[in-house]
Amino acid sequence: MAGQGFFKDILDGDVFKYYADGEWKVSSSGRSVGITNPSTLKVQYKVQACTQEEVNKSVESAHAAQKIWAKTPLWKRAEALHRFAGILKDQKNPIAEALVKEIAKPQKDAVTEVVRSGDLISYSAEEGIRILAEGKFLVSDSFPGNGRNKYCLASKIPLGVVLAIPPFNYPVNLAVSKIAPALIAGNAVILKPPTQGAVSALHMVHCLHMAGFPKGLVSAITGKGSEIGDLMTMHPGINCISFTGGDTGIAISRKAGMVPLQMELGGKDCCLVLEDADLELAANNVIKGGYSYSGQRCTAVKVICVMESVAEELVTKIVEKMTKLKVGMPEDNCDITPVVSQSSANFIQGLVEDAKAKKAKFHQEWKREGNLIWPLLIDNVTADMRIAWEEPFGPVIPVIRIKTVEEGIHHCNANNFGLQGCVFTKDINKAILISDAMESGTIQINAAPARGPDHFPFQGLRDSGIGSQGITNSIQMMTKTKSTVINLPTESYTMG
Ligand SMILES: NC(=O)C1=CN([C@@H]2O[C@H](COP(=O)(O)OP(=O)(O)OC[C@H]3O[C@@H](n4cnc5c(N)ncnc54)[C@H](OP(=O)(O)O)[C@@H]3O)[C@@H](O)[C@H]2O)C=CC1
Ligand SMILES: O=C(O)[C@H](O)COP(=O)(O)O
Repeated sequence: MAGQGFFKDILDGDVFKYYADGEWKVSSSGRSVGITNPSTLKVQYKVQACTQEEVNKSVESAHAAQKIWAKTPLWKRAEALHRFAGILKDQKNPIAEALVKEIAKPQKDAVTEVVRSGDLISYSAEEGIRILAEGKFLVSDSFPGNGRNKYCLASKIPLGVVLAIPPFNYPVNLAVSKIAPALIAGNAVILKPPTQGAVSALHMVHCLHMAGFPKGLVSAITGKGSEIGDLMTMHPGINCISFTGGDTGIAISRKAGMVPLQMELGGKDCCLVLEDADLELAANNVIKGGYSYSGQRCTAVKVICVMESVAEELVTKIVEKMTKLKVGMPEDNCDITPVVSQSSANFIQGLVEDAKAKKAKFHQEWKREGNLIWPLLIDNVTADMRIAWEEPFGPVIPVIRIKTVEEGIHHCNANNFGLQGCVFTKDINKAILISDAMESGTIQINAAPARGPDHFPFQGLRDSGIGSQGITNSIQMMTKTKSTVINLPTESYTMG
């Protein structure tokens, strides 16, 4: 049960506490935020609605703790992260239960998210030791007009306080994908968990607490993003914002001050299927890459552009495999579970109704019970339909039949997103040329889009993001460069 046993300190009555100054606390607001279970549509958990004062205090404490942490040897920072990773993996089951209840993530996927997060933390620790141990040594005479009388020592130093804002669909993994790189780089972290996903995130933070980090180094401030989000993203004490989510990120980018931004936003990941594709492979990847977690992944297949000569065969294979998808509750490890909220389900329904009104071909009947939406493959989609362009974040995939590869590339590049895409073909040369032409952060060849494994660079172009995630790139972007120049009295050349 959430908030029991190992986690008993994080619950106050029926409201989960927030975490600051190394302690679990009750907000002075006296208010809480309910978290609705997407499966039951009933309030499952409550978290504190923190105040502006509590935000300010946590930022202040973070700066104080960061000064101590920045003077902690790299190997000690890594040791603390390894402890954190071990505790997290030991506690995978109760954390997975919270994921099941608050975001309807299938049980098996929930456990996988926690274990994957532990691995991400450990990898960050080791990668940080390697890349942060190296600086740069420059001599002046490499620039015209200079003799060798200046040595420059350049090193990577922490930014200060990193604001980490993950989305609902990976509230543990996309939190630690920000927290672990930030910490190994010597920063402090303020975590603003997604409201739906907050309890899973707070359980993860308790594992961090038990690993023994300096008090105040990490805080977890709960409350609706719409209420306290701007307070945090525009706070003068924040030195970096790492955000994953939807269009909210674009708004934040416009409001944030002079701070480095790491933005991972939405996607309309295009699956391009060529005439020589292995159609069985393509169909299997559409099923796994398009419908897992009910399509609520930024990297899900969001539109299929298939050459019309093979379209019928591909669609037949996909439709047949869709009949094997289990639809139901996350506790039963179903493949298709309720989407995260009624508003999300309504949005998806709107896209489907628009496609229907514009004469798209449906291979299944539309069916919805509460937030549970049965998977759909919507065929003969045309550019006038919303679903050709918008991100459903649900178990519905449009199929556009194309006459030329260029049509598919054009469709991929014509929307504002540029997260990921994939191409199925046996011709690797053609695949490389198509990958080069598709204006997305990552193109998968003969597999569905995916962020993992978590050490791969992961970036969105255009409205899909700013900067790059993936462990190494996250560590790099959560540091800045400091130069120390030694001025010698005369030129000096080290002799052999
Ligand atoms: N590129 C990627 O890796 C990913 C992209 N996404 C995209 O995110 C969307 C779905 O995720 P979802 O969580 O709903 O995204 P949202 O953008 O609604 O929320 C993301 C996070 O931002 C917080 N937030 C909301 N308003 C503000 C604000 N004004 N200031 C600061 N923070 C705020 C939310 O808190 P609260 O919950 O309290 O509102 C949540 O923690 C989809 O578009 C999906 O494509 C999702 C996952 C990964
Ligand atoms: O936010 C998301 O949807 C994740 O970045 C997807 O991660 P995955 O592709 O590894 O499931």
